[in-house]
Amino acid sequence: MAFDIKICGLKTDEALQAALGNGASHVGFIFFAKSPRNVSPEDAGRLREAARGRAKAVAVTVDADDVFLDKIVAAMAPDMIQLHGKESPARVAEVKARYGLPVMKAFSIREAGDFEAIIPYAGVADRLLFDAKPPAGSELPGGNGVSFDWRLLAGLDASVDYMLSGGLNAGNIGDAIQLANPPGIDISSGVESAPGVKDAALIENFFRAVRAASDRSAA
Ligand SMILES: O=C(O)c1ccccc1NCC(=O)[C@H](O)[C@H](O)COP(=O)(O)O
Repeated sequence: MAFDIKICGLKTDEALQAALGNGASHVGFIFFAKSPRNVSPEDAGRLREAARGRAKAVAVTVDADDVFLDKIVAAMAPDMIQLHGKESPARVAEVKARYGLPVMKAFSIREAGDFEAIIPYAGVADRLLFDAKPPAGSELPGGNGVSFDWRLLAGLDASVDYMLSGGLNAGNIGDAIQLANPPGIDISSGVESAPGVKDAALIENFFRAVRAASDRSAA
């Protein structure tokens, strides 16, 4: 595949194997107590061992302090840290320097003006992740299964390295690829049978749809 694929919110060996077996480039582990995908650093450490050398293990955190990040990094040695809260550019730089790891900073998108928020992170974050703004009342900054208008990505400088996320699934990934041709895609609830419950068949279907869309865009 010409782009990266991150399966996020993994909690079980079965789901991890489905992601790896289908060719995920990144596997994400959520450290956020309110999420149905929350895992302990110890469980993530055990799971990430199976991914070593096959996919990058991403630790997903929300405004985590150094004490919690120290614990996560010690327990699972992630390949990348995803900051999915309101972390400032200075905090992103601090996290990068403290752990010597690449950082992916998430941004909530609803309208074109939301992309202005990325400007101060240029040269600081290693990669960006564009997710939809959470619906009113949601306690989760991500993993809400809602999309933003992918046509907004057309206005983005081609040099911006990002992952597209938010409400992707086997039914809409073809349109997303056709409209945005993103350098990476990220999915969580679209491959779940219930909140936090990954489904191996849905993961496989998703990869099948991605491959079909890639073949169409290459033709
Ligand atoms: O997925 C969560 O529960 C979550 C909780 C707190 C912060 C981030 C979270 N997810 C981050 C991701 O990278 C998700 O894959 C992304 O938001 C897309 O989710 P979905 O719309 O369900 O595909």
